[in-house]
Amino acid sequence: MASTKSTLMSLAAQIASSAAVIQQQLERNKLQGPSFAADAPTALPDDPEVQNARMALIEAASSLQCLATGPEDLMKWQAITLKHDQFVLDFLNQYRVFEAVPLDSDIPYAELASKVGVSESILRRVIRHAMTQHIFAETAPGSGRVVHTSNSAFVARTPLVKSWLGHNLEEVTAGSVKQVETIRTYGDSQEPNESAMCIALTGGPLEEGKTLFDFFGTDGEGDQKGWRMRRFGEAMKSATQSGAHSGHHVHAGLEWDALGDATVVDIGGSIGHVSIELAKQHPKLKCIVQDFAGLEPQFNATLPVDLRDRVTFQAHNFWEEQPVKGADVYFMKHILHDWSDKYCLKILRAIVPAMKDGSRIVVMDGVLPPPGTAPLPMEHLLTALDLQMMTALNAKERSHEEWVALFKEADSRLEVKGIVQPPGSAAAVIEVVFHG
Ligand SMILES: C[S@@+](CC[C@H](N)C(=O)[O-])C[C@H]1O[C@@H](n2cnc3c(N)ncnc32)[C@H](O)[C@@H]1O
Repeated sequence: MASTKSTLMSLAAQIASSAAVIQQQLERNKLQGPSFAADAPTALPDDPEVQNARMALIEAASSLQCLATGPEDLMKWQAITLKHDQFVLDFLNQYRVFEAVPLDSDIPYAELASKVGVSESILRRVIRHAMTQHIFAETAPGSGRVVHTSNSAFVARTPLVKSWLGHNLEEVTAGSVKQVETIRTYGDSQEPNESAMCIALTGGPLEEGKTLFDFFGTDGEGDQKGWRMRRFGEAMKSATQSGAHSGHHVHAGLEWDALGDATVVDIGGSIGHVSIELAKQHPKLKCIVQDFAGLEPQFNATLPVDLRDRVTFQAHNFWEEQPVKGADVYFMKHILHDWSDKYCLKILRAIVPAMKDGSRIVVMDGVLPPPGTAPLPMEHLLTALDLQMMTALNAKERSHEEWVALFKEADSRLEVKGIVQPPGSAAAVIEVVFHG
């Protein structure tokens, strides 16, 4: 763990020992190691030993970079580079440059520029900056020909990631730019209609009672109406496909098979990606995905035929009383972190009347560890998510104590039975039992 006592040499030694642990595991399992080549693996194996070494390595490497850069350059350089790093990624995404570069050959700048419809001069300048972050490379420096790296190839091969980039770099970034001004005007507001993103995207606070999700569902004309909601659905699906937010961590968070022939209500389940994952792995579960009606066509389009009798969609607004009575599990993944306490209490109290003795509320969300106790890269991700919730909805991530207090305040019959942090997952699984 890096500390104020860390030195260039102690961090370099940590990097070497962590890299050795990873390398040995890769060799033992005859796996290819990471590289910048376009066909390199996109992630290290899930193995806990590898993941722990990976976290230690990233922490030491970023701390070393910080020390070697030094405070004077670090603070000034960051002020210059951060915003342009974002612009470049946004540009490459919006101009479809990732897809326009062939995966198996290089392409001259001039041809690429005409393919994506931008001037060659702008494209060269953008890619030159991107290359400093290993996003694209030149076949040989100065050759005038562009080739994929592992990072750019990942986006080209994973179309849903484009929605994740689009949502974050177009919508959340617009909110970030307004965040300081919003805090100055609204202070520590708990109201989702006064969030920085609402203000940035709609020109002012939304009407009382409306949220960003209402705007996402209604923005656009004709066939385009609701495009932001559909893109958000794809962004969430992309976030849960792999990595720290992967949907597969849900399996390690609860003894799902021990529930037997159970009904799971996936509240705010979007287009059903997590329920589909659950139903595939646990053949006795029946899942009902609840979300806005506008997401049902996307749900139907992605639902595997063999799951049609076990995974269904129900339009439901979670501010209203839960219509599925006596279910075994009311599941919410990345729902409660979208809302301040006042609104979480409303969501939870709309579920309680439907619960039977022994029913569970199962929440999959971040649990903020005490400061300085998680690996730095994970802490960085969690604190960024916390600020993302502030920007989007004046909401927040919660600590263990805050979660326990929230359920207790919602209803004294709700008892937090366990909080499990699956290895490699940014989100924990919180099991809450109802004693009716
Ligand atoms: C952060 S996403 C989480 C999606 C999914 N559970 C996941 O983890 O991938 C929040 C979800 O809440 C849904 N939502 C927001 N307001 C809602 C409401 N009033 N009633 C039902 N669903 C709502 C959104 O449409 C969106 O799918």
